[in-house]
Amino acid sequence: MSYSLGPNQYGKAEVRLVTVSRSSSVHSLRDLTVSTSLRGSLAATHLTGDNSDVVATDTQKNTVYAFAKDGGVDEIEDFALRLGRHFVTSFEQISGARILIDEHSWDRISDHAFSGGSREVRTTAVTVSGSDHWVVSGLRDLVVLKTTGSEFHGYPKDKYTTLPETSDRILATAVTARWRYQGTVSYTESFAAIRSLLVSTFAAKHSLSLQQTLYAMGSAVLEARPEVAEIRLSMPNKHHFVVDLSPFGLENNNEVFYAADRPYGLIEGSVVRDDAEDAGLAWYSLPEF
Ligand SMILES: O=c1[nH]c(=O)c2[nH]c(=O)[nH]c2[nH]1
Repeated sequence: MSYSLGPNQYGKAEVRLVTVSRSSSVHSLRDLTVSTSLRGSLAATHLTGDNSDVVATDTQKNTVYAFAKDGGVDEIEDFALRLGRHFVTSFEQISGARILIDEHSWDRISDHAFSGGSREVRTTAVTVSGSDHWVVSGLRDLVVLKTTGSEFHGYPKDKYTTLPETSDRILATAVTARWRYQGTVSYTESFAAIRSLLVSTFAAKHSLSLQQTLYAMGSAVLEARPEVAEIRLSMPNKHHFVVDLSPFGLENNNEVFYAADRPYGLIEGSVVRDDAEDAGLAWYSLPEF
């Protein structure tokens, strides 16, 4: 039998990092989950257990904490780039790094007290390869719902079809979006603008399918934001079924719903700028969506 070591990477997953900035009496809080992953000439440890090229995952974790203190965390994209470049430039055997950061939000109660924000998470995935880099940012669990302006009909019917057609239904989803940046970007400003476009397009677009809404949301981002080369959206259809109240002699005029948590439809798609800069490595180690 013949075989050899295939692609491999290693790092510290889910380093929980909380920073408090006390430079004024109004403290600011950042809550991040950082994952590092390194690639390079790492065959020896796999084949013989020779660790002379292995930057320990414990060292990677410590570097995350040290960089948070020394230089601070401002934009998560810049923090990720700083970490990625550090590993690639400081260690000859390391040729590539991927740094993933999730930012968890907190709402301010007072100068130095906070309450748990929504489940929504801001994300970035930075890939450094030699002197190249790619930044893929996004969000997860952006929950949106509209109570009208959504229809679904015209689909094929076979002997297994029971779904009634509707011209007025609740449309609800928890958006996961990832977009690839190109050029120079003001990350926080761009994130806020893209998030706002996603939300406002969801609300404004009269929907004949969640697929149509997804495409409208992605298109709105590409039309308004030249720094976005492509966007991928994953949107569960969080079904709200009209409850049959007739056994109780009651009419239900689209007012009482059963919010099913599973199964759910899962609608996924991307919108890609025709003249986008080459994606290169940007997506290659991300899941398809
Ligand atoms: O917007 C929708 N798209 C579908 O593909 C689908 N399928 C389904 O059962 N309901 C819906 N809704």
